[in-house]
Amino acid sequence: MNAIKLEMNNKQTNDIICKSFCLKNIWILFIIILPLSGIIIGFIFRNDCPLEKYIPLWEIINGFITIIFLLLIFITKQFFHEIQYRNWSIFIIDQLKILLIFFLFLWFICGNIWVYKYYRIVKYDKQILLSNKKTIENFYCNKIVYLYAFCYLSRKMVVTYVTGNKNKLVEVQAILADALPNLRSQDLDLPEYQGEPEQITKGKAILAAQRINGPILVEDTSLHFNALHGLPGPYIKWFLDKLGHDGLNKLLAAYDDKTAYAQCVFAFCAGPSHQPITFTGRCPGRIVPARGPNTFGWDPIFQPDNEQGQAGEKTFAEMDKTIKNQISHRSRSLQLVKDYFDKHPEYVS
Ligand SMILES: O=c1nc[nH]c2c1ncn2[C@H]1C[C@H](O)[C@@H](COP(=O)(O)OP(=O)(O)OP(=O)(O)O)O1
Ligand SMILES: [Mg+2]
Repeated sequence: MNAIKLEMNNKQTNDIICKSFCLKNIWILFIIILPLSGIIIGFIFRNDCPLEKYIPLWEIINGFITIIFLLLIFITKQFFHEIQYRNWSIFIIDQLKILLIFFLFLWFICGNIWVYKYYRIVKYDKQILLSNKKTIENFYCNKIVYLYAFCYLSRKMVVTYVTGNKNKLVEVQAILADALPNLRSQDLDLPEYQGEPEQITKGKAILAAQRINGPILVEDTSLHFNALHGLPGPYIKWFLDKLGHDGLNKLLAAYDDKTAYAQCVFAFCAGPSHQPITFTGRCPGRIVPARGPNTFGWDPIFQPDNEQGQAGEKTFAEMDKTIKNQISHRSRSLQLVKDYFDKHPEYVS
């Protein structure tokens, strides 16, 4: 009787251990599905992509190596965590993993070349091309094969910073260099909307995401004079263009209060069907007669406050660029953008 009870207890414990082991490791199944489907698709349609016959081969090899790599991670996690780290098998597995990463990296580059080379000309409909064998070889690839490879390679999305202003671009690249190394830029002529800065930037973001058809960053910069209740604000571009530095100073001639703040609203939009998210950064200061090189917008007439909130010494134009990039309206709003990307690593490959 006791023996039967003991056996049942053992069986129950085994069941529980097995269940928790299975649940704990179910992630491996989900991760393996993607490369596994690559092997299956590549194998089934191995002769169905005359446009680039290496694409099915790429999928098969990529699938195999990725699965081996994942299994090695799984094995080290599951079975080797208690063994001393000088153990030879761990050492060999680690070396193997490095080798596989290296291979996958090179293979990824090959895949990009083979797939993106044709993305403008690829045709999926064999029937239309059938009349001419040469056209099939030049244009046809099975839709599943091509789109699988295309989507697999494009999983990590590249963010495009859309602006028509080169000076802004230089600053954004300097500030975001380590946080978003794969930031691309594009010069698009976006409309200058009217309204509150946030709404203006959101409008720009929606349009840019539609035109780029992918994740984008845009920004709108405004300069607000406190004596004028925040004007010119987002219309500073036109005021600067028509009045110049001197004219902007004259706008405040009738007021004692020369204080102002520079504001930058960044918007990130993950794609055409997404809502933009905004990040606002401000830098307080005052409007002064122009000092320093006239290379970027209203930099010579804006003198940012120091840390104590009192008048600083230099205008943005007189400052070293690295100092401006530490305290500016742009760097403050980009700090919020960085925090956002820290939480969304899928945009930072
Ligand atoms: O840090 C800055 N320091 C000095 N001047 C600046 C700064 N940042 C923008 N600016 C100028 C450029 C433009 O005259 C206006 C903002 O207009 P804003 O629409 O945001 O820029 P934009 O039309 O030149 O480029 P975009 O294609 O990104 O809209 O303030
Ligand atoms: Mg603009």
